[in-house]
Parts: sequence; C-alpha cells; structure tokens
Amino acid sequence: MTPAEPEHFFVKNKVAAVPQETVCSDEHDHDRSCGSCCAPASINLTGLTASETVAEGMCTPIRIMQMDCPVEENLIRKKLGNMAAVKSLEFNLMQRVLTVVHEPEALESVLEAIRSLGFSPELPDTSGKLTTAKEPAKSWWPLALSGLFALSSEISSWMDFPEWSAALLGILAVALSGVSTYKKGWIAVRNGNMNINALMSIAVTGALLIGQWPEAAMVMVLFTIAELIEAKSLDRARNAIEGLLKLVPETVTVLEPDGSWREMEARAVEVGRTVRVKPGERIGLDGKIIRGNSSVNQAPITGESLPVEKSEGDAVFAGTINESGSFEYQVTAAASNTTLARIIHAVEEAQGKKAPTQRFVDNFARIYTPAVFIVALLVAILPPLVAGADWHEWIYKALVLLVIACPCALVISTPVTIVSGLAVAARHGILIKGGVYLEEGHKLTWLALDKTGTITHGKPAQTDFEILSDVNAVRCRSLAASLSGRSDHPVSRAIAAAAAEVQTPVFAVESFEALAGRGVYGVIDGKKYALGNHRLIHDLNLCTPAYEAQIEALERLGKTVVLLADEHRVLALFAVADTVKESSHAAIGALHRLGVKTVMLTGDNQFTADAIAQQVGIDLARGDLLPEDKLQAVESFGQEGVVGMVGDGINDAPALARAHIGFAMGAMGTDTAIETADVALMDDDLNKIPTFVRLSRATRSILVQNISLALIIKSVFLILTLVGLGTMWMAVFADVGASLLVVGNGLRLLRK
Ligand SMILES: Nc1ncnc2c1ncn2[C@@H]1O[C@H](COP(=O)(O)OP(=O)(O)OP(=O)(O)O)[C@@H](O)[C@H]1O
Ligand SMILES: [Cu+]
Repeated sequence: MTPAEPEHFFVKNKVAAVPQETVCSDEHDHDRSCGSCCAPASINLTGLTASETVAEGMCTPIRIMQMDCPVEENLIRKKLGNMAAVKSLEFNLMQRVLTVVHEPEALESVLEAIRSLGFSPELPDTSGKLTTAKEPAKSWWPLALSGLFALSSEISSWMDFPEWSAALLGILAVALSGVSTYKKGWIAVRNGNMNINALMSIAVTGALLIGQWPEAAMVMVLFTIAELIEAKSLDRARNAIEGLLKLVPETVTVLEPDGSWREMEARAVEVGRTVRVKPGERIGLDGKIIRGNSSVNQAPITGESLPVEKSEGDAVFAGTINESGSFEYQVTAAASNTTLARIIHAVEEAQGKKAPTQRFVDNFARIYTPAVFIVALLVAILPPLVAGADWHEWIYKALVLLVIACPCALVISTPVTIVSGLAVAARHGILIKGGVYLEEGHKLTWLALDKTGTITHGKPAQTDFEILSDVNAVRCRSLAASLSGRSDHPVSRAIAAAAAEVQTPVFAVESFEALAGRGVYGVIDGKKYALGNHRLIHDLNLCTPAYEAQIEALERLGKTVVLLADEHRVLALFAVADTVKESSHAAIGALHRLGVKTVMLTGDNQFTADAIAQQVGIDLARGDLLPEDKLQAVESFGQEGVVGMVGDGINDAPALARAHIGFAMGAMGTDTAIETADVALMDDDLNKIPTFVRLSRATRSILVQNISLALIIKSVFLILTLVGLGTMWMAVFADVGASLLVVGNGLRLLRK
C-alpha cells in the first residue's frame, strides 16, 4: 500500500469539516514559507577587503587618514563626484574610509584626484585588510611658541608699543600655527569649496590686511588648538570600539601533533586546532570545549559579568575570561572571524551609515555656510558703499561673520554622539546595526515578543500524558516518539525526550512532514498518523466538545497540548510546559515604565498565550498565529508608531524584518542572527531591550542638546557681531568652544 500524500489526507477531511470557532478555521496554506526576500540584505562582515568586482565596476575601500570631518568629505565628494569613471562614493568618517565604486581601470586616476586635494590615500594590503595606520605624532612646540607670540602681540598692542612689534609677533604666530590651515584652505578654494579652512584663511588674512595683528594671531592659534583637541576627542569615540579587540590575547597555547604545547600567535591558528586555557587567562579564539570545564566571564561580548558555567561541548568566545578551571577547546573560527571580530566589524559598518539627524545636519550645513558667506560679503560692502560707513569697521564685522559661518560644531556633533552610542551599546552586548535604529529606538511604541525562547526558555518538558482511545499506552508513546523524534520543534523535542526516558521503541516513519503551526504527520507501518495541536485535530474533523474541554483545561494552566491521531480517531493527549525566564518579568516591567507597550505573538494557542502573558505581565497576547499572521500583527501595530519585534532571529526572520526595529536574541553563537537583525542582543536576557531604549533616548536627547547648543551659540554671536560687540577671537572661541562642548557632550554617552 502506498502512503497517501499528506495533502490528500487533509483535503479529504477538510471538505467534511464543519467550520466552528474562529480559532480553528483557517484557509492558509500549511507550507507557506516567507522567503528570504523580506529579510534585510545581509551585511558583509568580513571587514575591508581589497577591490571587489560589483555590478557597476570595481569597489575599492580607500583609507584617508586626513579625512575625518565633513569638510574633507565635501571636498572629495565634489572632486570625485565629477569624474565620469566614478559611480558612487561612500564615506565613513569615523573609520576614515572612503569606498569608491569605479570603472576597473580608473583606480589610479581616482587616487591621483585624492592626492591632488592634499590627502594621502592608502589601499588595503594584499591580505585584504586595511592596516590601521597611526598618524605620526606632531610636535607641539611650534604651536606653543605661536601661542606665546600671539599673546605677546596682544600685550604689545595693549601697551601701545610701536605697531611694528605687534605686527611682527602676530605674523610670526600666524606663520607658525597656520601653515596647514592655509594649505588646506588653499586647496579648498582652488576646488571651489568654502570649507572651514578656507574661511579661517580668508578671515585671518583679512584681519592681517586691515592691521588687526593680535586678532589674526589669536584666531589662528585658537583654531589650531581646537582642531587638535577635536581630533583627539574623535579618536576617543573611534577607539571605544576598537578597544574591545585589545581584550583578545595575541598568543594562545596550541597542541602540536607530537603532543607538546606551543605558544603561537592567535592569528596563525587554523580552525580545528586544540588550544589550552589556564585559569584567569583570556580566551584567544572562538571554539568548543573538548576537555575540562570552567566558569567564563562573557562580559566583553554579552555585557553580563556573571560568569557562565561551561563544560564539554559548550562554545567559548574570543575575548571572554576564563575564571576558574582550565580546559581545552577546539578552534571553530579564525582570529579574523571570531564573534568579537564580527561585532566590531558590524559596529564599524553601522558607524558608516548616516542616521537621519546626520543627514539633516549635513544638508543644513550645505546651505548655512554659503549663506553666511554671502551675508558676510554684503556686510563688508553694503554699509560703506550705501551709507558711507567706515570700511575698516564693516570689513572687520564681515571677517567675524566668516568665523561664525563654520558649521563644524553642528556637523561634528551628530556622528560623535551616534558613534559613542553604538560603542556603548556594543559594550552592553547590544549590537546595533545602524544609527537609524539607535535614533528610532526612542520612539518605540509597541514591542512584539515571540513566546517560545524569547519570554520562555524554549525548552518545554512533558507534563501530562493521557490515553483517549482503547489503545496500548506504550504503543501510543512509541508512535508519538517516532513522529516527534523527526522534528526540531521544541514541543516535539519535549515529547521525544520524555519517551526516550522510559525507553519506548521507535518506529520507522515514511512520508514525514512538518505542518507549520500545527504539528507533524507521517506514515508508520502503512498507517497515517498525525501529532499536533487542537487546530490540526480540528482540521482532521476528529475533534469533539469533550476533547475541547479537556484541552482547554490544560491550556489554561499555561501548558501546550498536542494530540496523537490516526485517520479515524484521537489516540492520546500530551501536554508540555515551558518555564518563563526569570529576566522576562523584570524586563517587561521596565519597558512599561518606559512607556513601551508589549504584545506577545505566538503560534501556540490563546489560552496558553494568556496564561504566560499573565505570568510576565505582558499587555496583550495573540495566540494561534501562523508565521504570516505574525507579520500582519507586526504591521498593524506598526501603524501606531515605531514597532519593535524580538525573537530568536531564526524562525522569526520575516516578522523581524517587517518590524521597524528587529531584535534578535541570543545572537552570540549564531551568525545569521547577527547578520539579519537590526539589533542583535548577544545573550537572551530581555532586559537588554529596556537598556537599548534608555540608551536610545539618551542619545536622542544629546543630539537635540547638541544641535540646539550649536545653533544658539552661532545666533548669539551673529547678533553680537551685527550690533558691533563681537570680536574675531570671541567668535573663534565660541566656535571652538561649541565644538568642544558638543563633542564632550556626545562622549558622555561612553560613560553609560
Ligand atoms: N513540529 C511540531 N511538533 C509538535 N507540535 C507542533 C509542531 N509544529 C507545531 N506544533 C504545534 O503547533 C503550535 C504552534 O506552532 P508554532 O511553531 O507556530 O509556534 P511555536 O513556535 O510553538 O510558538 P512561538 O510562536 O511562540 O514560537 C505549537 O505550540 C505546537 O502545539
Ligand atoms: Cu475543536
């Protein structure tokens, strides 16, 4: 006898089925799978590779150490943007990497164009990695000396010394401190770009021309100092993430084929080798324990410093700390591909993507600077020409305006803040894949949570077993074990595990099929069997009110019920129960206090869903959902505002992709979760989500503070200058002060 197609098994029964409660009626295909089409494009985590061939040509990452301000970005964009051979440009100012898509033979001319702007482009080396070049330390004495000159010039003009002494000292100070500003300014002007360097050069030259010696000197010195401090602060934000890599030891102790142990560079160790770790030592590579056990502090990756017990078969991760025992592990990833390395690459990539505020600020700056420049021109020319005012006075005012025209404080404030936010999140074991999510997070209105594995541990155990027909109990369990043994579903696993404990025999299963949202089906000894939930039994038209009452009673206790049926009757009932994670209740409470509403989405039945929801205090519970329904639920909650969805990232990928912010839990061991989620939580502690929301709000308020601060300071000085109270070095002080203030404010996030 040939086994019937499972499809027939259903169609036949379904025709006769009397549609009852909505819970059971459903016209969906059982084998719908939401294709990867709706998953977000996966991100290349392999770091900066050498030139790659892409659809439009070649894609080459170029490191430009001098490029760390939008000022330089604009310059390069203008120059390269006009080249026919250049298809697209992507700037990562924090990493100082420019990615160019160009025609294959055009690389040299691209590099030449970059060089003509006074930059030194570097290409990745043969291994495909851009080596992190460090800028040579500049000596500080010329700056100190020019500061002294500027001060002396100021004093000499106060003391009414002969004019030539103030002039000489002033020119010396400008010459000593201003070379690089003039050089950069000149390149910018030549390329038709009014950047800060050009503005400063014009302002200082103008001041010298009208005999404002001490002012010119002060402006140049202050500006140079500010640039220096700003670069240093940016480095701090930049290094916050790279610092994580320093946690990984350079060398590890590797087992040689002859049985001896040898100290080796971690970078040179291949996958599959055996490595030994001593107590207190940091783990050098990702691997799997093959001998020994210990407790490991995984804080560098998960942000959770409570040590985790690890024994044979458990995964260990590079950068984590072996606290007590010693053990041996087998390497599962090369040094460049460890979980920690992937996290760092992901954060670096995220830093390269512009957050909405950043785009707004960049656009604003594009208009602001030329506008102020034109105002300055008018201020210099109009009053003297039209009203016969004093040329000297109005040119001076115009020069002050030029200093104010610098948008640096405004422009720099956003990336510093976002980058700091991303870095801090990573330190807490929260991997955010773009500034957008960090920014959007403050508006989170609804958080949808998957039940199994997210709120509960996802490891249910069988609690009840009942025979419903006059069949042999052992045979029933064997049939159930045979079917469930073929499935990875937690419910199936619980039943298989319980059967294995009493050592029931297992039969061969033919035509096995998993029925999404329902259960499993198979043919044993030529007879068709199904093991699944109420919906399945109902669809098979085998349900009775008596069964229904029995099922409901168990479900109200938070248990999940599945039934074993053959073609004609229900044979037995199994109930399994999952336990709620201790952290879930606190996390839900914290979310509610932050004003985020919560809803549980589950394929499990409504009664169980309600029972679990009540245990952890979730606002709403939606049960009996097929994967497709989960998508729709996420979508409909999304109409009320920003909706987040948290799941394990594997079964829930489509719903995670549909949410504005998709959180994947327990991402530490799974590559897919790190790559597909918008936010990957390294362990499965739900409390990371309130932490994310708090961080997102802190980031948001710092962004707002910074932008307002920069704009207010500018406006105040604009007005002061126009009414004749502003001086040039006051303006520089304000500009520099504002830049430092916003950078410092942004870096505050690093302390969270
Ligand atoms: N392979 C299977 N073995 C046994 N029961 C199953 C199987 N697949 C589905 N079921 C039954 O169908 C129900 C819904 O399954 P589904 O996979 O949609 O949700 P779930 O993963 O259990 O819950 P959640 O949506 O919270 O992750 C399960 O609770 C279970 O009763
Ligand atoms: Cu029913």
